[in-house]
Amino acid sequence: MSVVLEAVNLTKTYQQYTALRELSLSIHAGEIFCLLGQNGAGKTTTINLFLGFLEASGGKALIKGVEVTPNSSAAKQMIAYIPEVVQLYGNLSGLENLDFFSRLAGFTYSSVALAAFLNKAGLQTEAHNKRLAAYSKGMRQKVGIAIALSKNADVIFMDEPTSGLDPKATAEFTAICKELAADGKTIFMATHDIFNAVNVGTRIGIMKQGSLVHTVSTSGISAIELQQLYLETI
Ligand SMILES: Nc1ncnc2c1ncn2[C@@H]1O[C@H](COP(=O)(O)OP(=O)(O)OP(=O)(O)O)[C@@H](O)[C@H]1O
Repeated sequence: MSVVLEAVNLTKTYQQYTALRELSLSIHAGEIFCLLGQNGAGKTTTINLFLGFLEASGGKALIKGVEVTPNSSAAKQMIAYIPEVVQLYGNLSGLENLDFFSRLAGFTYSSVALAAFLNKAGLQTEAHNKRLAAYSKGMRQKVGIAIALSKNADVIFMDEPTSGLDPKATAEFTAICKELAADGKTIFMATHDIFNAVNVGTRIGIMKQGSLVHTVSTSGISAIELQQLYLETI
């Protein structure tokens, strides 16, 4: 399988402080990589470097072999980002938000095609034309996923995607992520949710103080074992 995301000695420093220290990592198409670590471990910094929101102090981040820099539109076209709280227009419907944001990214779709993206992201048809202000966090997240799909992003970055989701919404989210990965999308998420990480992830990384200390496959580890490893690491 092809490498989609790569970090090579990726480093971010703020004056004397090292937020990310020489991260080297390769992630393949169809993987769901979950990054765990305490507050301040460097998870968001890693995502922000891949997104080109931050400039690396050393090393590089690559998307499908294209180096990410704050000005690299070629790399940015291949990725989408779903923040912890998806920022959408409350007075527009899910369908209208999707139409607006996909146009902003340069894509124009028919309403049938827009509805298909929302369905693929798991948003029930009866919600498509309701105002966003009435959506739950899980529903907003589904619009975020639909936007990522409409942009034809190969890689979807997510920050704390299950925080604040109830168990049913978390289960729906997990199922959607697995479907996207089966379609060849690559997902990279920062999370504190060890149990969901084992459930949804193909591989887990554990960070401590800016360093990636462990990467483990979820096929050989239970949630209890991962929790044990996490607690021993941090
Ligand atoms: N602009 C900045 N200037 C100085 N230090 C910063 C800056 N941005 C982040 N940091 C520091 O870098 C470290 C890593 O932060 P980061 O947000 O990546 O952690 P995190 O693992 O995502 O934490 P959380 O789980 O709380 O989201 C933290 O100690 C943070 O205070």
